[in-house]
Amino acid sequence: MQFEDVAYKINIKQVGGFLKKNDAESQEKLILKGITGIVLPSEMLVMLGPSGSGKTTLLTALGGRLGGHLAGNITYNNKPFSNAMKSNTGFVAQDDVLHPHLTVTETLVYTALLRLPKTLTKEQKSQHAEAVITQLGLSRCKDSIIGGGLLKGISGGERKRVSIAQEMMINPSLLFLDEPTSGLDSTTSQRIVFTLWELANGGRTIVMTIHQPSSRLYYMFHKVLLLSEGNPLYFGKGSNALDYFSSVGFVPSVAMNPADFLLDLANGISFDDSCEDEIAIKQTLVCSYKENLSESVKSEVGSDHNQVHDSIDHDKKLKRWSSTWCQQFDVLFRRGLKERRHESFSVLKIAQVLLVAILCGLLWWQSDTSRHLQDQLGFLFFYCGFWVTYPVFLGIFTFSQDRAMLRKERASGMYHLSSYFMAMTLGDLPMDLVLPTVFFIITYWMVGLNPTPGSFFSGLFVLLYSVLCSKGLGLAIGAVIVDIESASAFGTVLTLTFFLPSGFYVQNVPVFIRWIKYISINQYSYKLLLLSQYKPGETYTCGNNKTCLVEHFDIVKTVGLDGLATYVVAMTIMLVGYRLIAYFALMR
Ligand SMILES: Nc1ncnc2c1ncn2[C@@H]1O[C@H](COP(=O)(O)OP(=O)(O)OP(=O)(O)O)[C@@H](O)[C@H]1O
Repeated sequence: MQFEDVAYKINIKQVGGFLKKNDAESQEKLILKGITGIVLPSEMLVMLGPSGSGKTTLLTALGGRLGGHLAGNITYNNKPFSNAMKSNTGFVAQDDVLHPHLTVTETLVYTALLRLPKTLTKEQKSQHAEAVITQLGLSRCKDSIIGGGLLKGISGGERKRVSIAQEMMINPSLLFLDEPTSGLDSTTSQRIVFTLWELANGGRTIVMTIHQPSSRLYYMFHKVLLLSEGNPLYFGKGSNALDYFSSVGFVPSVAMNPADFLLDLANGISFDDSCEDEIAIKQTLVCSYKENLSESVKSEVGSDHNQVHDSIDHDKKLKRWSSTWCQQFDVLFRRGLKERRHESFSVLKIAQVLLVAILCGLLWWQSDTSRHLQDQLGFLFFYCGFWVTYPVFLGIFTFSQDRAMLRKERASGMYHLSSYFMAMTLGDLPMDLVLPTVFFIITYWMVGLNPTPGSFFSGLFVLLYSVLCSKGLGLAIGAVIVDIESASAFGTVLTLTFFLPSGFYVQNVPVFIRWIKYISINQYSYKLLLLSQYKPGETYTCGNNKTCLVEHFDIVKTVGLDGLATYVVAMTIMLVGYRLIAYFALMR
């Protein structure tokens, strides 16, 4: 891999003072200022530099995962990065994004099933996962769950090794790692770097960032790139770095870890007696690089342009997807069920739904249409409110948990977005449908609603349909609004607004605002529930012992009954439409 004059800038918005006219001014910030280098198979390149020097940005750019204003030339075996290359490149991000409820083996077997070529059988893929578990020393914890947050699982070092193992699964010729040792003790760090060193010796190219390697680690790196505020200060063999800096006048005063010395220099700290300030020292080092190293690095890159290296996978024809859509769907569906089984039927969720069902049953105990019609109308109103609001919030939170995983796996080209979306939608169905069904059965008999099978099943159908519709709305909100707090606030406002046109609050709705009823899932499901319980054309006793038709219930009169077909069509459009919005929002 070669990279020449890589520069990257971003536009940052500067928020101005309280009374300024132009509150938001856009300003350009240069993050990478022309970085050049080359790394060959069997080499391990490490990027060193203080926090904020641009290591992660450069690594992301080299790994083909950085959008925006990227200038310069990055080639892999003389070819630019392509989508097909994703399946031959491993990228281990700084944060480990893993499913907390899966075991180490499950995690890696699912990765193998998704990432290994379709020419291998399931058994061969599982065996490959087992081999990687052994290779990365994870055998001891292979049956333990990953854990995370309050859920106790494997240790931080083991988690990092699982992340590396996921990328190792595809036997990548090029492996990028962002801070693979951060937060780990020195022995574990050493073990991880040693594993990477072995991988490099096996013919792979390893590129990584690291914060503060010990001297033992430092001497394992074949090449070092030192960065300071986006500028290169050194590129070359790690063992030559001290000689280079002493040749430009910077010598460590005491014997010290070379990595510490380089980091001090990148921070503008030198150990000689000169009284230069930090900015001046950094400036001197940047100029020294340009004068002494820049040309030789560029010529090294140039001389390599026409050579195509025989990486271990050179003969492998790169394919965009390693498995078919159906295989991806199958694996994602089974993985989703396993990962979500804990949250789907959690004791808290079941208990709260049962509690509300029993409370409703007691409050509306055996209300009949001859004496308590108004009460029943109120109950149906509550029904819709509860089973519209609850699924909306379940939907909003779905992507807050999955988004990081989706981003990571999609960046590696593991599956189609459509196979994920379908697997997630179908995998969630049991929870989406079972709890409202249980709620409906309990309350239906306790409240004493219309006992005919037709009324029961049509009522249940309406309830489940509106639950699916509301879940779709929640998914759309959660996918469009990334910030979970803003998404929840928006969901609250929207579901409360849905209550307005349901006929309970205002009966004399002006004509020009009557359209609002068409956006409210509540009013659709409410009308359909009414139709499932009371037959149009039949008389019922409502307020002040008057008898009236369903069409004349106060609550219905205000917005009118449009007929069954209208409601079913409208809800179907919402059910599909909201999911399409969510799907396209996730594509961004
Ligand atoms: N989207 C962004 N908006 C604003 N600043 C950004 C953005 N991306 C990167 N930066 C800035 O670019 C600089 C380099 O960031 P980068 O994450 O590459 O540094 P780093 O060397 O990896 O730091 P660390 O070691 O702390 O991870 C930082 O000053 C950071 O604040």
